[in-house]
Amino acid sequence: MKGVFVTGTDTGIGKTLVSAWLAQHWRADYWKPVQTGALEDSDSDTIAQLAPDARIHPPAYVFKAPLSPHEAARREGARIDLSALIPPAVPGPLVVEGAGGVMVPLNELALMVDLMERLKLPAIVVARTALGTINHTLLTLDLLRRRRVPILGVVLNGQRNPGNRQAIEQFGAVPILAELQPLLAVTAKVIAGLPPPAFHMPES
Ligand SMILES: Nc1ncnc2c1ncn2[C@@H]1O[C@H](COP(=O)(O)OP(=O)(O)OP(=O)(O)O)[C@@H](O)[C@H]1O
Ligand SMILES: C[C@H](N)[C@H](N)CCCCCC(=O)O
Ligand SMILES: [Mg+2]
Repeated sequence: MKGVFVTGTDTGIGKTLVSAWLAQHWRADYWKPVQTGALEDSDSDTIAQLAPDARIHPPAYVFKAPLSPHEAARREGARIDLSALIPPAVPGPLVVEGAGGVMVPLNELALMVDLMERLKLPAIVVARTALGTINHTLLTLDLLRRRRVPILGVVLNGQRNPGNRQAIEQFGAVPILAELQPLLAVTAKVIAGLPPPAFHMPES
């Protein structure tokens, strides 16, 4: 399977935006295994709007409550089974998007990082640029390394912050794959107009 797993240091950090950018420019397939909340405007809907050339695969689980997957599932009398999270078989590159960050619980035993460990896709960590990001990013990277999840690099999302970029590169021993500035509008045209990723989808 050729693909990447887009995770981040938080929910609302820009994983879907980065996924749209990658999926559009790589003409990739997109899959969000577990979607909670935003049923009328889910991440897959957003990708369809922002990356018209992407092929979108339905989530394995969709829950109403805009909460952690383990709790959103529980409120519907359901439980996420990791073995049910099977990526779509696609010929080309696949962009997988997590939910929240790497330690988000999927059920009473498993975390998002357990799924990442199973899928073995190189991880892209989306991180803010503002104060606080060094800690959050290094914690995320540390867990991924402990679990032997391959790391492609970090995408910084926000106003440029050279000091935080340098600290994450140095202490995280990780490449900064891209720096995404605040966009005045988030549209398909803007996404298509962004410079293409200066890195390739790794062969897994
Ligand atoms: N660089 C940016 N410029 C402008 N808006 C942005 C930027 N990055 C993210 N946003 C906006 O911030 C909001 C959250 O981003 P996004 O949905 O990508 O987060 P997420 O990490 O995918 O969240 P979730 O954990 O719910 O999947 C969205 O409305 C998105 O359009
Ligand atoms: C609802 C939100 N947009 C995401 N789908 C799920 C975020 C889970 C975050 C859990 C947590 O870290 O507290
Ligand atoms: Mg998202």
